[in-house]
This record gives sequence, C-alpha cells and structure tokens, in this order.
Amino acid sequence: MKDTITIATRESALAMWQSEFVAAQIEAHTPFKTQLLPMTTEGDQRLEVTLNKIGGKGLFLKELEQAMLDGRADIAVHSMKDVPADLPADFQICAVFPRADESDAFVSNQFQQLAELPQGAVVGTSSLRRQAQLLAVRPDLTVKPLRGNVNSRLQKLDDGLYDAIILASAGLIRLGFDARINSRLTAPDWLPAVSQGAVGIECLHTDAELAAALQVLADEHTWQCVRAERALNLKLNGSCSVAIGALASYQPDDTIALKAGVFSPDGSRTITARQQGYDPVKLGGYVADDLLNQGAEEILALAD
Ligand SMILES: NCc1[nH]cc(CCC(=O)O)c1CC(=O)O
Repeated sequence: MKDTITIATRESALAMWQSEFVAAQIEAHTPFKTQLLPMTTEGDQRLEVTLNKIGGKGLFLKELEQAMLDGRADIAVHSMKDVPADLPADFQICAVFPRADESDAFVSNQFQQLAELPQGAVVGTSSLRRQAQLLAVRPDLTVKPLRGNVNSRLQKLDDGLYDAIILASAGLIRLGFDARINSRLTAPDWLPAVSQGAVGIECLHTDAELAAALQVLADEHTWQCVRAERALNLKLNGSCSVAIGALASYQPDDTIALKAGVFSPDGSRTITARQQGYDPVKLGGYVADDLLNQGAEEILALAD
C-alpha cells in the first residue's frame, strides 16, 4: 500500500482546519504520511442562490469525489453536515471523529441572546431550519439571507447588516472565534442540523484496505448517532434545504436517543418526535415515520 495519503479538501478556512486536523490524526495514529489537495467546489462559488435550487449539498463534494475517482486523491474530509444522506454509490464514509459542540451559536455585537433582541430585529441566516426555529419563538423577527464562509459571515455582521446572526458553534470554535459566541441555541428546545459538529472521512467503496487502516480514528458512538440522524434524513428526503433538525445522543445504557423536528419556513408549524433504540438505522426510520404520521410531508413541501 502507498505510504502517503492525499486528502482532497475545500479551500475555506473551516475546511482547511478540518483537513489539517484529520491529517495530523492520520500521522499520529497510522503509518501514513499525508498531503493536502485543496480544491474549489461549485458550492463554494455559487453564493448567489440558495443551494437547493442548484443541486444541493452534493455540490460541495462533487469535485472532491472526482479527484478520488481520478486517483488524484485518496480521501476527502467533510463536515458531515454537508454530506448528503444519499451518498453516491461509489463512496463510503470510512470514519467520523468525535462530535464537537453540536449547538448553533447566537452571535451579535449588541445582544446576548435571542430573547434580548428588540421587536423586528434583523437576523442573518440562509438555513431554512434556523429561520423556521427563529420565527417559531420570535415571529416578529426579520430573517435575512446570509451565505458564505464563516469569516465572511462574521464580517457581514460587523459591517452592520444584521442585529445578530446564527452559525454553527463548532465552526466558530475550530476557527478560534469562541469569544464571538454570545449564547448557544441547544437541544431539546432548538435542534441542530443532521450531523452538525461531526467531521468525517470519505473514500472510495473499493478502497477497503485504506478504510480498514483508518478505522483506528473512528469514533463508534458518534458514528452510530450520525447514522441514526442520516437515516432519518434519508427517509424524510432531506435535501439540504429542508427544515429538519435532529440530534442523536448515545446513552449510558447503550441505546441511542434521537429527537427530531420538522418546521414550516415561517415557523408557524412545528412537529417533533423522539425515540430510543439500539439500531441506529431502524431508529432513524421510526422517528421519521412518527414525523410523517404527524404530517411532515405537507410541512416539508412548503419549502419548495
Ligand atoms: N453549512 C456550512 C457548514 N458546514 C459545517 C459547518 C459547521 C461545522 C460543523 O457543523 O461541523 C458549517 C458552518 C455553519 O453552518 O455555520
């Protein structure tokens, strides 16, 4: 087997941080050396429209996957949140790392938390899930689109375009912006995106030897939780845009507890479900069925 693993990565500061983290883990815990292959993806370039209109989350992966198919790279590193539930058949997730902070962060230069925002305040996010949960508790707020990488989103807040913005805490922490988190929006009242806070390694299905060699890096409990959340997402047909929140947590009795919610874009309708079980894929399916029985399909269709 080769002795250097080439890691395809997006070029954003967050993606580079995650890939450098994975490279260091590989060098510390396996016999391999590593090198990075930074690439621009269509998802990074097309900031003008919402992602679901141009093909969804897969746009952050396609170029990296092509590099693996061409033999220019061996693995790709992703925020698992950006990995579609229906991964193309040629690929597998061969390891996920322990989940970091899965919460969303409330970030503002004037206010400490959501409840402090004045009537009609402007909050920045392009996530339908965040928008819907914001409006569910504060229908008076004005939600304005905010895309781009973590640094540019913070810059837009500092430029005065918003009273507050919502970002993933994990991304802020990884880039050293912990101090910008005014407060956290946390489960069970607020649900993160499927797989939020987890970093994973993708490789070719055919690369079984490499996948096996990287198993020493895999966090089994995080993987089970991520699988439960992804199974739920797949059953609800969670294209990246839909307002689905979910969080699975590993319990002391070795079960997984999964809570999930589906929200209408204007925040007026919310349905949630929660179950516990041993089999992550079945659990995700059961919670999805519960949501579907409560009318999830109709609510999700409102986002199209
Ligand atoms: N959508 C982009 C994205 N993908 C993963 C993260 C954060 C890191 C993580 O969830 O692991 C972010 C930034 C954000 O949503 O604020």
